[in-house]
Amino acid sequence: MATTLKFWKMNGAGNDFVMLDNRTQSVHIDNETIARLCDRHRGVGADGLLLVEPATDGGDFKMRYHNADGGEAEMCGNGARCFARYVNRLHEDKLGGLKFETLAGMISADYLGDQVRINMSAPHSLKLNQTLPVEGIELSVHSVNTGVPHAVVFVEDLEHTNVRGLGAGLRYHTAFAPKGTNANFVKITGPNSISIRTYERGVEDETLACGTGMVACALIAHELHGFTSPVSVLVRGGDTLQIGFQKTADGYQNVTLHGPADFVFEGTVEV
Ligand SMILES: N[C@@H](CCC[C@H](N)C(=O)O)C(=O)O
Repeated sequence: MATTLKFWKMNGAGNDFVMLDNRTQSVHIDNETIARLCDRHRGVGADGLLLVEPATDGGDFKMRYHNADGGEAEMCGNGARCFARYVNRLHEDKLGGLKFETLAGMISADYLGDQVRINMSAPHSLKLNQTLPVEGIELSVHSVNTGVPHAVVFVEDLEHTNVRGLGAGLRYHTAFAPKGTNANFVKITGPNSISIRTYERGVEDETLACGTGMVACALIAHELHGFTSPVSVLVRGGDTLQIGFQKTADGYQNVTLHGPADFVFEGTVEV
């Protein structure tokens, strides 16, 4: 028998999501159904789907994230900002802030008007200057896990970079097996500003923005080019977001991502 689900469609800088309230744990959907809901022709259409669930480990809530292909991922930066605004709407916009559990650790969020700033879990697995052959080109590739894995490549001509081809090449490169990676292409545009394009794992295409990717690029721009916090990041969808961080002897702390989180429409769908 079909179940009717109420959802909100949201986007964070053009990275778009189906939002479901599963606080009562009554929503049971498998990965195939999630992929169908995210399908742009046969479903609602989205880069991913987020579920609000009850906390089990000290947070106010738990965020679960699935990519458009249905697979679950540990974290989504743009999704986390949308999650924070969506949860606030479920509480009649009375929350001053919140902390929520993800598979990548605890995230906290502050509301700044219509925008949301999240404080992310500590990045790890930073690797600089790996030379990898991709599509017949020797690329200088950097990588870091900012909740999910990211490869970062600096380019001169971002507009004409083959994001799909090189992105897919990196995503499935043996260097990142078995889980694969997201892939970001970055152009330096000023002393603390970059423009980026991202190929997302689980969407298997370029998206208009990727929050954890922006953070990865900003941190690697700090490592290699001396960028200081905050770093401004212009994304494919045209928005500019701010990345904050502090680097101490113990590594990166207070890594923040500040940007839009917008409601688009609400609806119901049968699954
Ligand atoms: N769009 C996201 C990242 C979502 C997860 C990613 N596609 C993966 O599988 O690692 C973001 O805004 O961070």
